[in-house]
Amino acid sequence: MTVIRLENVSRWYGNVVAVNGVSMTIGPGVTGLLGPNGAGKSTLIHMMGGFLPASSGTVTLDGEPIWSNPEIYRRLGLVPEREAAYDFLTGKQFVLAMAKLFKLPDPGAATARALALVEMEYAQERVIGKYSKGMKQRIKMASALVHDPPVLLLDEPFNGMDPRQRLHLMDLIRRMAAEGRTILFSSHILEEVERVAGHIEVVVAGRHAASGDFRAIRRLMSDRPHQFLVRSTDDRVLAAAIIADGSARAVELTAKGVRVEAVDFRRFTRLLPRLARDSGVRLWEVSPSDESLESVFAYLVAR
Ligand SMILES: Nc1ncnc2c1ncn2[C@@H]1O[C@H](COP(=O)(O)OP(=O)(O)OP(=O)(O)O)[C@@H](O)[C@H]1O
Repeated sequence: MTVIRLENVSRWYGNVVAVNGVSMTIGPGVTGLLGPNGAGKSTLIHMMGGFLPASSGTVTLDGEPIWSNPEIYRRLGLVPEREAAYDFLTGKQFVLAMAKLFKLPDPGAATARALALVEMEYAQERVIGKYSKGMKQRIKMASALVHDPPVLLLDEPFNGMDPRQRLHLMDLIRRMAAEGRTILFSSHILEEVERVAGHIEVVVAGRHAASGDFRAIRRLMSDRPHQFLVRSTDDRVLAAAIIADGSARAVELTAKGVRVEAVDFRRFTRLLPRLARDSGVRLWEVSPSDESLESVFAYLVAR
C-alpha cells in the first residue's frame, strides 16, 4: 500500500506562511485537495512531489522522507499546473525525453505505454504547441507516468478544460486509480472534486480545514449558517417577526433590507413566506448574501 503522510507540515516563503501545521494521510484511490485560490494547494503538492522542502514537519512516502530522496522520486509522478513549456517538441519526443531522464531500461517501450495509457497515440507526432488544453494535460500526464509510479499528483488538472475534456480526464483519473495508484488532485471547485474523489481534504489559508467523503463535506457546507438579504414592503415589521420566531441567529435592519443569519437554511426558507404572510408583509426579494466559495471555506476554518 502506498501512503503519503504529512505531519505538522508548515512551509513559508520569506514571511508568507503558505502552509501552516498541516497533517494528513493520502492513501490509494483518488483524493481531492480542495481549497480556494492561494490556500496552499500547489505548495502542498510540490512538497509531496519532492520539488520543495517543508520548512518544518515531515512529508513521507511509506515512512521514507520525500525531500532529497531520489529513490522515492521514482515512485512519484507530478503534473504541475503550468502549461508544458516545450511547445516545439512533439508529444512523443516530450514523453521520451522524460523516459530518458529517468534512465529507464527501454525508453521507447515506456513512452509507447504511457502514450497509450492517456490515449494520445493518435497525436504523438504533432507538436505540443498545437494541442488543445485537454491534450496538453494528457501529454503532461503521460510524461509523469512514463516511469510507472504508484503515486500521481495533479495540480489543478481541470483548469481551463471544456466539459468534454473534463469528463475524459475524470475517466482517466478513475482508471489510473482502479489500477491501484494513489492519486491526489487539487481543485477549487467542489463539484469537480466530488465527481471523482472518494476522499476530500479541504485546505483554507494554509490550514487543514476538513476531511471526509463528499457527503460529509457537502453536509458541512450546507449546514453552516446562511446569510440572506430580504427586501419587503415593511422591513421593520418583518424583522420583528423573524426575531420573535427565534429561527435566526442574527437579524439586522439595514438600508438595503433585513440581513438575516439563519441557523437552519431549509427551515428558514420554508418559514419566511409564512412569517411574511402572517404579519401582512409582502416579500420583494430574498437573496443569499454569502454564497461565495471563500465564505463557505471561511466557515469551515472557523468551526
Ligand atoms: N514562491 C513563492 N514566493 C512567495 N510566496 C509564495 C510563493 N509561492 C506561493 N506563495 C504564496 O503562498 C500562498 C499559497 O500559495 P499556493 O500557490 O500554494 O496556493 P494554491 O492553493 O495552490 O493557490 P492557486 O490555486 O492560486 O495556485 C499564497 O499566499 C501565495 O501567494
